[in-house]
Amino acid sequence: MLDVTRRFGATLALDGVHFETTGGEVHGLLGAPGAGKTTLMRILAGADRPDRGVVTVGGAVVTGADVRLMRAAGVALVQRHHTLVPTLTAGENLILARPTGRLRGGTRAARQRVERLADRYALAVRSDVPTGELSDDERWRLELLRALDADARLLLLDEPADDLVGAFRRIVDEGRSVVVATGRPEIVLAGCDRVTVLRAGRVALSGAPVDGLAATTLNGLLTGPALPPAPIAVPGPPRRIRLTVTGATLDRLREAELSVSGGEILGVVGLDGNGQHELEQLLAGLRAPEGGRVEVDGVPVPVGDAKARIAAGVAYLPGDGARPARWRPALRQRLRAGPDADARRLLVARELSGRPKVVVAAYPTRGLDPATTRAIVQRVIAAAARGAAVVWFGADLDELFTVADRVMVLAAGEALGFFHPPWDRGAIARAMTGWPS
Ligand SMILES: Nc1ncnc2c1ncn2[C@@H]1O[C@H](COP(=O)(O)OP(=O)(O)OP(=O)(O)O)[C@@H](O)[C@H]1O
Repeated sequence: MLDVTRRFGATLALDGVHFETTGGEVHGLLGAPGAGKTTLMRILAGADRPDRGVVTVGGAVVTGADVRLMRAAGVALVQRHHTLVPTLTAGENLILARPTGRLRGGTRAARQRVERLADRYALAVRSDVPTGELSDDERWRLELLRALDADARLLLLDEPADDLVGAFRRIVDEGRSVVVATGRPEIVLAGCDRVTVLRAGRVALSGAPVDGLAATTLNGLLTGPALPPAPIAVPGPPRRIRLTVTGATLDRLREAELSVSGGEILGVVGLDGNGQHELEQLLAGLRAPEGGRVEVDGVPVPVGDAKARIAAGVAYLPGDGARPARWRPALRQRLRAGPDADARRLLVARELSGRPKVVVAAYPTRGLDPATTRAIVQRVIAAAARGAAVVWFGADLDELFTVADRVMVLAAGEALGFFHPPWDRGAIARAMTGWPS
């Protein structure tokens, strides 16, 4: 996860948190009570959504996905408050948790499956009694066995019992990953490869190898002095305004004013014919403004010359329909073939290859399959992380809410307001139709 913030009323549970884990490792997430561990895990598992920031799994953006989708993506959250049905046995509970709700061979096969899994991971669970009769620790083990049975690849264990530590290594040796949220340094030292320490919603230590760390160091990090405020941006160059549009007028667009900082993604949305086409043309240097200015790092965007536009650091990612001039013949040929995913990937790769200062993404995923869409979203986010100011024209509000830091609504050629997370879909829709909020 990148730059994730989650607020509950006055409490900032997570504040600009970066966290990453890779296959085959046990990653400790250490923090005192209230540090934000559970909130982080719930966001990773799709049980909660961040106010700001991005979550990716295997390179795909999954921010705000739901628990079912995340489970299908192989992410399982295993928590202390149990979800077992107490009147059913371990095997019957195992069947219930399967995506299909079935197991060939029924209850007997399920019981054997529990016993085999219990053996394999050395997590003993009685399989012949209702789970209501199991001890707390046994229930914990069974919750974990159920996630393993469902073939979870990333297991998020929230405050696991001590005797689970021995199973971590067996699980990651199968290529899975385990994240262990705990308040106890000794669990981290006994069973984790790397550790991230959270303190009051901020990262106090990020992904450090556990080898060589002492309990006193971890204790110090848990309770140390207050941390400096979290950076407000994704990592990379500090934010400064790169794109400014001042009093720009063209056809239906009237005296547009906006500025976008490096590292920021501004979403632009509006009903057709409300000025966004003109704004796109101005930003991409396809037409000159009738009045006002469009500048990148203080220099006007060159007009009518794609080479000069690229040299000025402006990348342009049009959706299907709009096509910039001067494509290499082979690429032009492929684009003519219609909304071709490979051609669009090539276009995006070419435009973003030169570390642009500004990215103008105009419906760049329109008509594309989900995999290509994700790849393009990823590349644009990465360009922002490297310091580009991005303007993303979109028609799909959910997509905008995933990629954008801010959303500007255009109605009747005027900017009718800027919106920030948490997104108010109703207010944005009202602004799009020109109604007062
Ligand atoms: N749904 C919620 N509503 C209001 N406040 C919340 C909510 N969830 C978490 N918080 C607050 O956010 C902060 C972080 O909580 P979180 O549960 O993530 O911490 P934690 O590190 O898991 O702590 P613990 O070990 O006590 O579970 C706490 O101050 C908590 O009170």
